[in-house]
Amino acid sequence: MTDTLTAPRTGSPDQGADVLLELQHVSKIYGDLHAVDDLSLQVPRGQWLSVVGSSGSGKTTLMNIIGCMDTPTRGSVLLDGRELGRLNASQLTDIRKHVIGLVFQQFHLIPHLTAIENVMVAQYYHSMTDEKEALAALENVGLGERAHHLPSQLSGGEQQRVCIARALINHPQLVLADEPTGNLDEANEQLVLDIFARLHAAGTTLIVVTHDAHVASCGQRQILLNHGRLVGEKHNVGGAGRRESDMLDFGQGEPDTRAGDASALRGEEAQS
Ligand SMILES: Nc1ncnc2c1ncn2[C@@H]1O[C@H](COP(=O)(O)OP(=O)(O)OP(=O)(O)O)[C@@H](O)[C@H]1O
Repeated sequence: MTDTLTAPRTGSPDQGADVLLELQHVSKIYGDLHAVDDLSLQVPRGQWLSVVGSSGSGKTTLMNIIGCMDTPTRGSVLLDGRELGRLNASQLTDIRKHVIGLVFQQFHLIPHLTAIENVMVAQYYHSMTDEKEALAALENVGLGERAHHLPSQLSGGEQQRVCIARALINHPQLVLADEPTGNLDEANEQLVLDIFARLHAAGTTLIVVTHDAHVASCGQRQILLNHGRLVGEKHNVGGAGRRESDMLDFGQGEPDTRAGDASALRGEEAQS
């Protein structure tokens, strides 16, 4: 595996400070249900942010809104200095193509295409295919030797790394990963975390939804959602990839402990 991941393209020079993403009082409402409830958040450029919360707390809904796959009922989202609600469909498509890279728990690879062809499909939607670049992307995630295998011939961990290569092919400034290690064993989880650590070191902003306390602790910052609200936050004192952490509780309400996520934010995991 090579040591470098391509640095993200920089944003426009006229944007304020170094905030890549800002949510202002965002809600997503279905009937009586507030899937996301008056959530405000700033994510500095280059931050590795973990999002935790029990099942149904609104994590995926939030990611879909940030990833321009869904729109909020109320509130505004500013990404790279642009307010998403003011953009038309083709501008939103451009943001999805050029600014964001998506990694899912379900790999969503096209089964009859090889690893390299799956990566080249992403290139095709972006601009034009380039086999050399696609191979380099696979080499970056340690899969150069498996480039011509079908997804069915790859392990779950290898398939996830193909997805990451595909997500990174356009050098996104922001990588959104929804349970990226949910289907992986510990060894493959670590490979994915190592890739994220290299991306982070190269300046990419990462937002990672996870139920796994270890994966969450690898980010620089963790936020806890409960019933769509941001109810807790902590910063990992040692920075991304380190486990020492310190809790900063905003005291906005008691976390829902159903899935055990609150214990992670109270720092009950091993503080090695
Ligand atoms: N299209 C929809 N219509 C109605 N309710 C929805 C819709 N999408 C999500 N919800 C509801 O919004 C809430 C938040 O869902 P979401 O998928 O964001 O939670 P989550 O935190 O990602 O859960 P999980 O960890 O189980 O994936 C849930 O109660 C869910 O049932």
